Amino acid sequence: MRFARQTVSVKEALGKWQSVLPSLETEQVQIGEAYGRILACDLYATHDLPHFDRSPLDGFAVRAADTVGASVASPLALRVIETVAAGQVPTRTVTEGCAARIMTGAMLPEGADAVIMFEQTQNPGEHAETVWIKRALRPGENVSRRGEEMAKGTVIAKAGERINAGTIASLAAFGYAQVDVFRRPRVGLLATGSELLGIDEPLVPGKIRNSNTVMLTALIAEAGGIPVCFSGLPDELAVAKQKISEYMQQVDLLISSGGVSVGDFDVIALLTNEPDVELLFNRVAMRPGSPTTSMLVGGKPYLALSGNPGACFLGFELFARTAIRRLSGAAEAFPRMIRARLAVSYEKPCPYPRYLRGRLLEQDGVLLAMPDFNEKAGNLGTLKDSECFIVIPPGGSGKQAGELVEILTHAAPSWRKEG
Ligand SMILES: Nc1nc2c(c(=O)[nH]1)N[C@H]1C(S)=C(S)[C@@H](COP(=O)(O)OP(=O)(O)OC[C@H]3O[C@@H](n4cnc5c(N)ncnc54)[C@H](O)[C@@H]3O)O[C@H]1N2
Ligand code: MOO
Ligand SMILES: [Mg+2]
Repeated sequence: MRFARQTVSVKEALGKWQSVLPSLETEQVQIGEAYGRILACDLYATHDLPHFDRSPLDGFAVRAADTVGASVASPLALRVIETVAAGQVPTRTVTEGCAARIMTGAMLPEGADAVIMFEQTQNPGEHAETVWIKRALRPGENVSRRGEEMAKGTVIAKAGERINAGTIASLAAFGYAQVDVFRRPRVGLLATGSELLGIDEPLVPGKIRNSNTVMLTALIAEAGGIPVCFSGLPDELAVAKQKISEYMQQVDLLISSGGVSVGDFDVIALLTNEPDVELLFNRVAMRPGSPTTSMLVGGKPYLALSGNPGACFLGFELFARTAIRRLSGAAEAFPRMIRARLAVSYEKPCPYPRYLRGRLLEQDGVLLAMPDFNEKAGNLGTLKDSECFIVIPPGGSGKQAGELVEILTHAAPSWRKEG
């Protein structure tokens, strides 16, 4: 036995892992660069929204009192005193018997308290001096009041929120040309294994092409990190240790694939005996990826994922994505679990919770989870089709079709429950 392994649950492992991850420093970015970043401070409405009473329609600004009794059968005449376009400030007050022609988004003139749309008037032509109102309006009808959407000082977005297109629209509306966000984490990446070939190398017996490095590069970038690729590790412990320490200096988080199990050349496992290494966990109660290991090397977080592509993928979603989000300052680092009904029975028993890759389907308003069945940890052909992990609890005889199962989503952010 090279070293003892104590099994921890996914929840415990995530708890330990998250507790050692700091939020990175903040920086200021232009709004055009802010998409996908995590806000570093709460932002407030800098003014009422809208900041003036305005018309939501093209029509006429009127005094509701002047429209009493108006109908299609007996329209009432009002004198048109000016035209107010969006962006203009009205120059005239609407007094008894008068109306101002007004465009959508334009400022409501003094005196007016309602707007009637062109379609409900007669003779609404551009230069008409008189317009006939075909229905009565209530005071306030068709008026967007100052501050009706948001009062000045309202929180528009909170620290820890991911900036999406909607956030950007709010920031723009309130004049935030720059925002404070957390720095994007630099995530180092390396693959171990002397069986690995470059992607452009011809196959030779016993060797395979390195698919994990490029897969992880894509996943890191997608999660908001900056991937930094390093060369692989030698099997020799002293050299491997020195390399890892070197790489660690350059990044906020280091991820490797392979070498975490008990094989003769699985060098990562041996690292945990080194002096400035603090082991967090090296066996997690999950399938695939049970040998997933994490540690602090010189105080910095290091995640060693299994080399098996399927296990590497799951390990990334559970631990690396969470780490990148935590380092990026996200308030909610772990995607919430949702529940769905299992589309077909899965009866294979397992001593650990099994995270089956799968897809989500909707049938008659019911969310169904369809397992992949291509479940060997070394298989990679269906990784591209995976949009969730279906959690089959340990023991027993799996789950029957129609039973509720926990789902960890990853490729379909719209499924993630917010708030
Ligand atoms: N005696 C035992 N053997 C194994 C155990 C065990 O408990 N006892 N656990 C198995 C489990 S579970 C897993 S998962 C793997 C973990 O393997 P490692 O993390 O040590 O990874 P490697 O040995 O380096 O490689 C495993 C597998 O993956 C392929 N691989 C590795 N790197 C890449 C890459 N960059 N791209 C594509 N494929 C890669 C590698 O060729 C191997 O086939 O250990 C089991 N063994
Ligand atoms: O943890 Mo391993 O990936 O189950 O085969
Ligand atoms: Mg191995």
